Amino acid sequence: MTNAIASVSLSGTLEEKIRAAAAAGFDEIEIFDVDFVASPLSARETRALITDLGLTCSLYQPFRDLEGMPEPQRSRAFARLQQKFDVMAELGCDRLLLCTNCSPLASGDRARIVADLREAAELAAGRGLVLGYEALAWATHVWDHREAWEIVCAVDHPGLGILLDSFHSLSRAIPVDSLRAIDPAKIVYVQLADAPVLDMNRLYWSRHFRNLPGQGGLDVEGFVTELFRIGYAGPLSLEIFNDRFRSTSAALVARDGVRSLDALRDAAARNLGQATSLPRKAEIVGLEFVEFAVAAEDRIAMEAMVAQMGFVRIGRHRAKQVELWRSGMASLVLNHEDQGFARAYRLTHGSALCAIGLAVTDSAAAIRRAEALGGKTEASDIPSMPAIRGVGGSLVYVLDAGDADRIWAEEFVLDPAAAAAAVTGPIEGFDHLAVVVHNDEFLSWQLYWRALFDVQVQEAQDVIDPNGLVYSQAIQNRSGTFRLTMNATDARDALTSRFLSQTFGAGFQHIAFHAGDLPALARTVRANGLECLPIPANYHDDAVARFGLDAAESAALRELDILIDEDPAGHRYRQFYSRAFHRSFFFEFVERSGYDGYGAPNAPVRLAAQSRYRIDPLP
Ligand SMILES: O=C(O)c1ccc(O)c(O)c1
Ligand SMILES: [Mg+2]
Repeated sequence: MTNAIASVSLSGTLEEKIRAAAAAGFDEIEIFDVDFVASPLSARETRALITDLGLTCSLYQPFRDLEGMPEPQRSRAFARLQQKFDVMAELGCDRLLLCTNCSPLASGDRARIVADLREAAELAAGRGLVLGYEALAWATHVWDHREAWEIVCAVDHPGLGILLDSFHSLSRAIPVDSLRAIDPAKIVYVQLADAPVLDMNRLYWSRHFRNLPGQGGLDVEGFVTELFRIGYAGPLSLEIFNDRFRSTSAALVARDGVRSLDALRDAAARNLGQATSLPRKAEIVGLEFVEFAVAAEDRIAMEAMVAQMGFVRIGRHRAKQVELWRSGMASLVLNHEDQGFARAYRLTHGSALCAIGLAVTDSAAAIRRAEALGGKTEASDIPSMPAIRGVGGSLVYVLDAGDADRIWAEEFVLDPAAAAAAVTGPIEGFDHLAVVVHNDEFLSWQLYWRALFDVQVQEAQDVIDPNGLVYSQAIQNRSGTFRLTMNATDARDALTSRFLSQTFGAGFQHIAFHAGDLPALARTVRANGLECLPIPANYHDDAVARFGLDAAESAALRELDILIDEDPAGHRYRQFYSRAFHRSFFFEFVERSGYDGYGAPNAPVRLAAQSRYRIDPLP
């Protein structure tokens, strides 16, 4: 059982790719032909570098357009093959990936294909090498691993086996149980890639959009489960052609690659009831609290804002400048400490949401899993809560469900009258969190949530900001008691990117609270003086017609700047927003009944409203 990565998956020179793979802890590397051909390192020097770093070179790839060619291309292909065998001998690599022929000149005649592959297998075996025949999803004739397997069986030579690649099989929607027909001893190698589910030309999809298992929508877990079922115990190798990976940090992609493979092995083993060394994915029961690092100069304004929302201070930390505020089930920790984590966070980001507290079913196991999958754990300002590093250096505290009250009582001096009043506060609880990340880290943070926690993703949405397109991905637990939207953009001037630059890095941009009667909540917080985001009349004129609103409801939405959405089953979502605190984070208030989304059709209206408050830099 070894973890491998193809050099094509990482940015940089061949040497940088090899170093990044070794540093991340891979056992093996596949050398991509073009990476080697373009490298100034000889095969011997490359081999020395690989072995010095504790890696092995497990595959050379790809070799193209061999079988079924007419002359003179056929002879040329066999000459090329011999030259690659020479390179492999010097590299110390004994497996060559031979992909199925994509040339328009290729013959589909099965007997010709089998004869050519037998000749190539004989040559390979003569040099102690083996060929792995990989069906490319866009090949001229052989684009299905089932057909590649038939051909490998027909060739029946120790110098040829099958090479499986999850992308080619899953992009062709070939049932994963077809892998059960394959003899694991004849599997030369396994390459894995996930991808977003897109309807496009397969070659383009494959060369630009592949991503790590756990970052896309293909059933890579089912694919590996079937391989384990038939007893395959060889290398699993990441072969990720991705435009972003080519330009982002090789160290980040390599580290995520190890996390992705380890989580995938764990999931596949669990599916078969096999032993696995990782604790299971942490089950999130709900969002227990969020913590703000508040600068001294922002303290009065911050306390005023949370009080306007109906929060009451229910406790003060026994030893620290930390307060606990609550409304309904939503707890806010306001951290004013001038040392420790929250201070460091606000020095970098300004007053900001610096941590979230998740109630999980087994916090100790959650921490062990995070550590085993490369997560960093941290000491927090609240001593009895262990924490995992999250976006922008924020913390994700994990605590056992039902344990929060004990921790609050131990560490805080609580005010029982205030706590009793908070129970009936106008905000009833948390609905969701919205986080903004750098576009280059969007997939990385998605993998973080999906590998460490038992969560699902919704289909990604494109959201229109007046200054650019924003990608938004919802991540939530099965019961909907934990919900997060992750947002990123390449547009330099969209609100999302302005948030990133103004707050120096990724972070939580807004919190949504829920209430059972949104107009009542809106009236309360307005009466308390909370400034809300104005929504234009054009929006409400459209909404009245779109949703067939009666006069009373229409008047309430207009008066209270409420936005509305409805799912196909008629479940409604209503939402309104606060103005931003010091041009940074803001609050959303929602009411949902059976509706599972986040009001995506309204997001352009909200972003346009927010952008009217932007202050343009001086010319
Ligand atoms: O896109 C390609 O050509 C290509 C090459 C080698 C592979 O292993 C593969 O899966 C795709
Ligand atoms: Mg491949």
